[in-house]
Amino acid sequence: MHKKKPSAEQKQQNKKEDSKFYPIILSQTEDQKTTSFIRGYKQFWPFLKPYWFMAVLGILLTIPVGALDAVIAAFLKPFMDNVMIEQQKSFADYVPLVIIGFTLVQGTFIYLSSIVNGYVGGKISLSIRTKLYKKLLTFETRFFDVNNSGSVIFRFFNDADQASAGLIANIKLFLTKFFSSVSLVCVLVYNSWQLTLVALGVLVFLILPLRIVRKRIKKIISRSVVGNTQLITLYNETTQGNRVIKAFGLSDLMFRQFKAKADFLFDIGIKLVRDTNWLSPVMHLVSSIGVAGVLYFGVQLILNGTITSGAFVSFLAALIMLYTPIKTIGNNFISVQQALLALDRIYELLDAKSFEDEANDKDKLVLPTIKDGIEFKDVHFSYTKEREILKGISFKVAMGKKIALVGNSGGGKTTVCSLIPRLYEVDSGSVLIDGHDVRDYTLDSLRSQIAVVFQDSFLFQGTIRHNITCAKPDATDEEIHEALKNSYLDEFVKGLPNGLDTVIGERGVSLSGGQKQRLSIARALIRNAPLVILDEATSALDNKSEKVVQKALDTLMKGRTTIVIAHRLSTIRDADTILVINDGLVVESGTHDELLAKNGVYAGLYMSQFKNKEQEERDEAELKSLEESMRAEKVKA
Ligand SMILES: Nc1ncnc2c1ncn2[C@@H]1O[C@H](COP(=O)(O)OP(=O)(O)OP(=O)(O)O)[C@@H](O)[C@H]1O
Repeated sequence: MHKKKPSAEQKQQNKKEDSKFYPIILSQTEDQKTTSFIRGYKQFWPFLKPYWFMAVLGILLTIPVGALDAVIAAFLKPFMDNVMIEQQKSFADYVPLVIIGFTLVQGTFIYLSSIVNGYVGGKISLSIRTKLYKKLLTFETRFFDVNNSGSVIFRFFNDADQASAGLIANIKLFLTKFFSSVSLVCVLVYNSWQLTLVALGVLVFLILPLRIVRKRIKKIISRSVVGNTQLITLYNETTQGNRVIKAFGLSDLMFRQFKAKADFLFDIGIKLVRDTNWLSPVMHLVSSIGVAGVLYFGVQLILNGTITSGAFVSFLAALIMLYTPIKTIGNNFISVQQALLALDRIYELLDAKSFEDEANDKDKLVLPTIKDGIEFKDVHFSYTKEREILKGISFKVAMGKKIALVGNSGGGKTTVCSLIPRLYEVDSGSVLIDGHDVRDYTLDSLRSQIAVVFQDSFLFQGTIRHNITCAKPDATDEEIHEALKNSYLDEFVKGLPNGLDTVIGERGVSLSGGQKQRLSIARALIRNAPLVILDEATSALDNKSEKVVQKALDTLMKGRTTIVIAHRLSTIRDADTILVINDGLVVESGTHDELLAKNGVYAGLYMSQFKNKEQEERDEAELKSLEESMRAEKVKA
């Protein structure tokens, strides 16, 4: 059965609905617009504008570079007529000198123009890259959920250079060739307008091949972008997941995945060559037809005395010079098309909407400090349109109180916490702080009031000091040591040869799981924020360290509003309110004692953990006594 195609209006509507869920998906390339030179250069202009003076200088320098080509061709006419035919020896002496002189001047201009163009190109690339990185920082969390690291790295790293280098090189090439072509055409017309018509007439045959290639290139390049991003993601996974790869013996699997992706890219590369590189031989053919036509008609014109032999040779030399860039136009055309597509992709990113855009922060309230507390009012939320995660969550946290979120795995506890610093926007309902919706506050002021210890305790490449001070750049060494002491890391750091300045590797790879978690607690401590969110902050710790860190967390929580997600219920018995969140709903709430008395979901959870613990302790005791009796038996024997 045939599926009915959606109408344009329907598509627009779907796009609108989708844009809430997927701000922008980098691997979707089928919607790319056509590459038009005019639109491309219009898009390029804002980046070029600040450097227009240098760009014009670069252009002025290219005029003589191009025009000097014609001088050599033009000199052939007097040379042929005066030296070869009239046998004037004196003329022959200075012509070679003049040609060398011109070439020296041309070389100097080429050098100067490359310096100027290199500067302009570099500056433009820098400003595109800076703008893109600023934009990347404003993308909301959802953007990073739906785009893999490869697409982000490829699009943000590669496209700036490709667009600026391709378009600058193209402008330079175009202008040099343009001025050289104009002057060469002058030489052609000067020598014979009839032959000029023949020589230029054949160029109309170039239009169709160029059009065909332009269409094909667009499709192939879009697929190659996707292939490249997949490969970069694989490289990322290979470095970041190298322990899992080794421990699970996944090298073969990874290699097969790599091979498939690399082969795909190879096939695309070959397809690009196959589908576009026929342009060069076609250009050769067209130019040969031009030369053949000129030779054929030129002889007639010489024979009937319309032009001299000198004029004919000069014409032929100018024509060959004019045709040379046309023969290589295929390669330039491909690189320009790539640059135009890269520019399209850049604009797609720059134009993408994000609620974190600074511009949206105008007219917003500044949250100086949280005074009253937080309230969730009938909050609904979904990551994808297929599944609602929070189905109407409501609760209140008064200032200075500790609230614990417990419940089934995947029930939505982390999601609830992500909505407070506005990592995501609610679908409906509201998250209020001091009576105002979090959307009414500037993001900076809102987030400065919150310290979060995430489940995965992400650490930056760099030193221990850097990982702490990133939360408070003006922190003194004393404050840093205080934070380390309170997170029970001070002894460990003191024992390191470089102390605070020890480099901990990417994602803190040289630290143990517990040390990573304690370092992220130290980072939260130094922030000294009135609201603390602890998303299973002690999950990577053993029983003993957990107790130690729990004490540190108690200091951190004192006098602050705290939201704690915990699986080990023993750690949150003292919470002012415990919310049991199952499948996106608050199914129970109250203090530990109230909930136990209720004998509901929480009581069930608690008892099962308690029983498990008791059982564990009993098993351990039994094992110990067994070991002891075996030892005693051995001694007896
Ligand atoms: N970025 C995301 N994109 C899509 N779905 C997500 C995303 N993050 C979480 N989910 C889904 O949302 C649901 C709630 O996840 P959440 O992390 O909030 O649960 P949780 O209660 O904190 O679980 P746990 O106790 O296991 O950490 C899960 O079903 C999860 O699959």
